[in-house]
Amino acid sequence: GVLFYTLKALLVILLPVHPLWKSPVSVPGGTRQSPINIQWRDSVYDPCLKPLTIQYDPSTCLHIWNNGYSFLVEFEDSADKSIITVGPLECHYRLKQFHFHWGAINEWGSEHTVDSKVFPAELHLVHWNANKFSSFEEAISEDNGLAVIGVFLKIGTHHKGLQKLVDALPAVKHKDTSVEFDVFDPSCLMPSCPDYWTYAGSLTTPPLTESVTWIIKKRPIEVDQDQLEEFRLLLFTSAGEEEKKMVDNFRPLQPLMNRTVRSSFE
Ligand SMILES: NS(=O)(=O)c1ccc(CCCCO)cc1
Ligand SMILES: [Zn+2]
Repeated sequence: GVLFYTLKALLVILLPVHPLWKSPVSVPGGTRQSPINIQWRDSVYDPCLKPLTIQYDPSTCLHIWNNGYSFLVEFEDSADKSIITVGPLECHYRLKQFHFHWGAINEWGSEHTVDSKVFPAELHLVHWNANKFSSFEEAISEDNGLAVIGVFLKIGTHHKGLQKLVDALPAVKHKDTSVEFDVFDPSCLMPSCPDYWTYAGSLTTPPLTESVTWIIKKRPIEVDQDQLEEFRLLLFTSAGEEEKKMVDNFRPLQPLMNRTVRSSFE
């Protein structure tokens, strides 16, 4: 009778494997997708937010590769050598890779925007929670699994640190090509200002999992026109295919929904 069905329903919901029990990373109709527009005046200053602690070991740099979406600089992450801690984070997160998103022209290219201002490009430094998980692949689909630092790029003076990267790009012109990259310190790509916004979001490319604590730096770094033009010479396509320039590899803005963006500054 009805008692039987009630008990059965109760059992199903209480089962630990019930889908509602999964961490909030399932995507279809996601509630915390990225990127978003950061409305400066709606962000809430949180005095508990400390400066981010960044400790990168340049010797953990492995290679650059073109994965057909962007070019990635990957790091050796089998030990706590290149990590970020503190800031909005409760754990330490290991650097796995960094990559960029950019436009075909300077009028667009970034994923996040600030008061609807778009930047020509955006750098993402991707870290995974090494306190809670044993690999990046595991952390991708877990709550608090990843922390990504976003840095805006604007056109201005030549960036010496970036140039080492730019000089290697012709070697990874085509999808699925890579080149060894022995020593590189990504902290040279950080703006000097410690100020950031932070919010709960997602990956901006598949699998779009809602596992990311975003840390968006308030101040951009400057690169010159020629350096950004070099990004635009990369290809989405593999060698031998009809060439498609790697440009406009950014995701459209996603709804803020029930989220607050916090700032580390007043
Ligand atoms: N643009 S992003 O920083 O959100 C980002 C970071 C990392 C991935 C990796 C997905 C790996 C699939 O095996 C995808 C997207
Ligand atoms: Zn990205």
